[in-house]
This record gives sequence, structure tokens and C-alpha cells, in this order.
Amino acid sequence: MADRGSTALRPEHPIERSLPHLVEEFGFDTEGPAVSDVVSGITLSSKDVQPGDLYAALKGRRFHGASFATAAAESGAVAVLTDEEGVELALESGLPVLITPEPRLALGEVAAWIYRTREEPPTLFGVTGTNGKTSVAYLLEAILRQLGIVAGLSTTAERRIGDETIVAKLTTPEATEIHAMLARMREADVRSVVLEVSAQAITQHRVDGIVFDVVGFTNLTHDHLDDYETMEVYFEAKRELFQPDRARRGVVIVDGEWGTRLAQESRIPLTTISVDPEGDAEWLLTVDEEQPDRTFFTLRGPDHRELSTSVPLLGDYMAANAALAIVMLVESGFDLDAIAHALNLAHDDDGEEIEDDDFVAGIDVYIPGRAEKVSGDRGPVVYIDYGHSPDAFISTLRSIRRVTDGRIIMLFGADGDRDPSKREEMGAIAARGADAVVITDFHPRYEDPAAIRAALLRGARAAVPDREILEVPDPKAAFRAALGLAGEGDVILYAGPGHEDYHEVAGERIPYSARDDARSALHEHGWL
Ligand SMILES: CC(=O)N[C@H]1[C@@H](OP(=O)(O)OP(=O)(O)OC[C@H]2O[C@@H](n3ccc(=O)[nH]c3=O)[C@H](O)[C@@H]2O)O[C@H](CO)[C@@H](O)[C@@H]1O[C@H](C)C(=O)N[C@@H](C)C(=O)N[C@H](CCC(=O)O)C(=O)O
Ligand SMILES: Nc1ncnc2c1ncn2[C@@H]1O[C@H](COP(=O)(O)OP(=O)(O)OP(=O)(O)O)[C@@H](O)[C@H]1O
Repeated sequence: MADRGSTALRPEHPIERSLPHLVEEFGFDTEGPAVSDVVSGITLSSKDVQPGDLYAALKGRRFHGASFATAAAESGAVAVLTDEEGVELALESGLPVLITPEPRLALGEVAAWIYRTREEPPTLFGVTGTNGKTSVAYLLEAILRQLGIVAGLSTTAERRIGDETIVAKLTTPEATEIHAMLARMREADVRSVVLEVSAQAITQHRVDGIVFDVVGFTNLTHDHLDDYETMEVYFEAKRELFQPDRARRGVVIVDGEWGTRLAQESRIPLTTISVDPEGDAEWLLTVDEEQPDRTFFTLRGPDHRELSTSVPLLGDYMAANAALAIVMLVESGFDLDAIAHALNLAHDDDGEEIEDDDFVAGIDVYIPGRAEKVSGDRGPVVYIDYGHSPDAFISTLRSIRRVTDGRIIMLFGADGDRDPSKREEMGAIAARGADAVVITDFHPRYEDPAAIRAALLRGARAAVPDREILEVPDPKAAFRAALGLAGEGDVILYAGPGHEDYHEVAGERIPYSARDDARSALHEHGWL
């Protein structure tokens, strides 16, 4: 796979558009030199400016983007778009300055105009919810591939077009990047695009200028209460995606208070899924069998439609994610039988049906770092997981308990500079759900890592005072300590790092891959 580092995806053959026309179209005021150039791209980071770009200088939490206007000009920007506060600084760049009261509100539409992404858009899928977004996005892409369709993918883990991939910085890119990416996908003839949509992306207008064909909702549970004062405010951010200016149809998993409310309060045509086979929803999910690395399920819908298949991953929650992906595809126009046919027959690399005695019917998906089993046939089973919220801990621990007779050793930490209110709950859930707990550091960022660990420990000790608990700050040493507690038939769940390949400490990203390190440690023990 080609790895393009962390550069945003841009069209290879950008279309030149008239800058005066853009000014007229959006009614921007202007200052500085006359606007007479063409524009071929837009970015809000001076570091990503390419010749021909409009540099959108936004007021951020730390800086006003206008202080980087001169740097943007040096990299070839043709104009600056900013607010009143930024005008003076922006003029120092010598570029024409376009002015609008809140540039962030204009970005999506301006980017869509520059990259012409409203013209013949692909089928757009958007996935939101606290947990499961990345998984559903990968599952959608995988099923589309099995249906013979190349899809573009944008998730926390990576952005992907066919075989080309780049590492993601944010869960959902800024509007400027999304539209550039869509333009690039159009060049590659991608006709279906799956975007993971965070609550922050909706609040910060990153998905403006897009109307999704189908949006899906997984669940809403405790997270991000540093960005949103209450669960209600967090819910309202998600709910905005299920309105007619943002999406045409929706699919909601209704189990739980928030899913039910979303189904009631959405104003787009909507279908519902329940993970309770007796639940009150149009589509009902039954989990038929859970294995350590595969889950079999049946999905029953209106008009006696039914599909039985499997997902090659641990957990009933992964079956729910798969059900959401399948119903989103049905809502976009695919026939359920066609999906069943694509999933339940062996195909070769060219999509031709083949005879294969070892073939297990199901979704052919690999999701990096989501309950990813990194162990071999001997020793303890080791899962590396991206779970970093209370509900994610509950889901993975419950699923593991159902597929093992051995002990569960849970290794985890908590993000620094992110919602501290969830830490004690995470500690408590781990202590209740696992047989032994190892607490370590996980992206302390600018916080004191000892204080983060102390909160996790407090929660764990209060919940189960006699639980075996180790505190090992260094993640590598912590994994080895967890291995020391585990034997043949036991399970180690290492929650937090998932696919990530760094550890963020005081503004620095130190290379660290939990998956690679776990494999090395298993080697050291002779278990791999
Ligand atoms: C809190 C938050 O959302 N911050 C976002 C915000 O940063 P900021 O307001 O601090 O910006 P700033 O650093 O003051 O800079 C102001 C402006 O100057 C520009 N600038 C800055 C420096 C420079 O050299 N050149 C330059 O042009 C910046 O691009 C920005 O437009 O604007 C930046 C530019 O787009 C984002 O990268 C940054 O996301 C940070 C990294 C972040 O961590 N965001 C999290 C909270 C987030 O959005 N998470 C969600 C959900 C994750 C999940 O699913 O769990 C996500 O979608 O990723
Ligand atoms: N449907 C689900 N319900 C509860 N927990 C889930 C579900 N799906 C996944 N998880 C848990 O959440 C973790 C993150 O999953 P995933 O990356 O798919 O979610 P996400 O919403 O994209 O997360 P993030 O917003 O942090 O990027 C998984 O590793 C697993 O522990």
C-alpha cells in the first residue's frame, strides 16, 4: 500500500476556478490587492498550503490563523479568507483578503464550490455514535467491496482510496480536507464514500457542504464530556446529522435511551435496528454464536427479509455494527438478497465465484486494532483494542467473558487532556469485569500521568477492593507484567492504543505500537 505520510488527500488534477467569481458567489467583502487570480484549492492550515490555494485563517483556541497568512503566501496561497479580527494580520501577507464574519461557517460550502463536489456526488454514507463508528465504516467498505464496488473510506484509523492510504489526524477531517478528498476520490472513479463523523465534526462544521445519502447511529454513552457539558448537549450534536439539510435517510440502533430519542427527534426518513431479538424496531438482530474471533448473526427485517452471516471479530457488539452497515446499504438501495449472496459465497480476487471448502460465509474485513487478536495458537489469547470509554470496556469485557473459561487480565490507561470524568468509571468497570487489572500510561499529553493512574486506581479499588491490581507506568513493562499474570487459556485485553503507532507525551509523539510490542513480548515468552 502506498503510504503518503500525513499529507491531506488532494486532487491530482485540480480544477482552476475564478477567485472574483467565488467572492461574488459568497458575497465576501474584500480588502488589500485586487482579487484577480484563480483558485484551485483551499486549506485552513498554513502547513498544508499548496500553490493556488485559498488560505482560510480561522480563530482557534490557541492562535488566530491570520498570524500564519504570510507563511501561507510564501507557500503559494492566492488569497486569505478570514474574519474582521484577522484582517490586519492577513493584509501583512500582501494577499487579497476575503472577509466573512465566521469563516468556519463558510468553509464547507466554499470548499464544495472550489472542488465542485456537489456535482455528481458519490453515494455518501456517514456513521456516528460514541463507539463503533470506525468499525461500521470498515464493515461498510468491506461489504461494498464484496459487492464489487470500490469505496473511499475516512476513519480515525486511516483515509483510504482503493490501495492508497494515509494516516488520519482527526476522526473526521476538516471540511477543506473532506472536499479535497472527495475530489481525489472522484478522479479515482470512487462512487461510494464512507465517512466517520464525530460529534466534534458536526459542531465544528467539518461536514458542511455535504448531504449524506444514508447516516447511521451506533450508540451514545459517556465520553467527550470535556467538549460537551452534558450528555444532552452531546446528543444534540449527534442529532444534527439526522436532519434534512445533512442527510436523506437514517438508520438508528434504538436500544438505549438516546437511540430511541434520536429515532423520535430525527426529521429524515428513518429505519431502526434493535440488538434485542424481541425489540421494538424494524430490523432485529439475533446473535447466533460467539467465538473468540468470529461472531455469527441473523438479521430479520420488514417483509420477512432475513440474512444470516458472520463477522470475523469478537463480540455481539461487532454483530450490531455489522447489522448497522448492512441496513445502511439496504437503505441506499441494495437488495438484502444481493448482499447475502455477496457475503456468503467464496470469490477470487477478481470477484469471480469459486469453490472453496475452507470458506466461512461472512464479511471479509480487517479492522486494525479493534479487538485485534495478536497472539498465536499457544499461550494466552491477546486482544489489542481501541476501547477508551466506559461502554467500550463493558462491551469487550462481556464478550470476552462469554468466549473464555480462563482468567481475564485487563491492561489499560486513560487519555490525558480528555474527559477526566470517565476515568474512575473505567477503573471500576475493569475491576468488576476482569480477574486482574494492570494500569499503565496512555497518552498523558500535558497531564501528570501519575494523577491519571491514581483516578483509575481509585475507581478500581472502590469497586472491587480485593481485585488483583498492578500499577506499571511504562506500557512495555506493563504488557510484560500482564503476561506474567497470564497462562495458557487466559485472555489479556489491552484496551486503549488499538491501531495507533505513537504515545503522546507533553506534545511529543513517541513511536509505540501496542500490536508490535505485544507480538515481541509473546515471542520473548516463546508463545509466538
Ligand atoms: C479542540 C479542537 O477541536 N481543536 C481543533 C482546532 O484547533 P485549535 O482551535 O486549537 O487551533 P489553533 O491551534 O489555535 O490554530 C488556529 C488555526 O491556525 C491554523 N494554524 C495553526 C498553526 C500553524 O502553524 N498554521 C496554521 O495554519 C490551524 O490550522 C487553525 O485553523 O482546529 C485544528 C485545525 O483543524 C484541529 O486540528 C484541532 O483538533 C485537535 C487536534 C483535536 O484534538 N480535536 C479533537 C477534540 C477532535 O476533534 N476529536 C474528534 C473526535 C475524536 C473521537 O471520535 O473520539 C475528531 O473528529 O477527531
Ligand atoms: N457497537 C459498539 N458498542 C459498544 N462498544 C463498541 C462498539 N463497537 C466498538 N466498540 C468498542 O469501542 C472501541 C472503538 O471502536 P471504534 O473505533 O469502531 O469506535 P469509534 O466510534 O470509531 O471510536 P472513536 O470515536 O474513539 O474513534 C472498540 O475497540 C470497542 O472496544
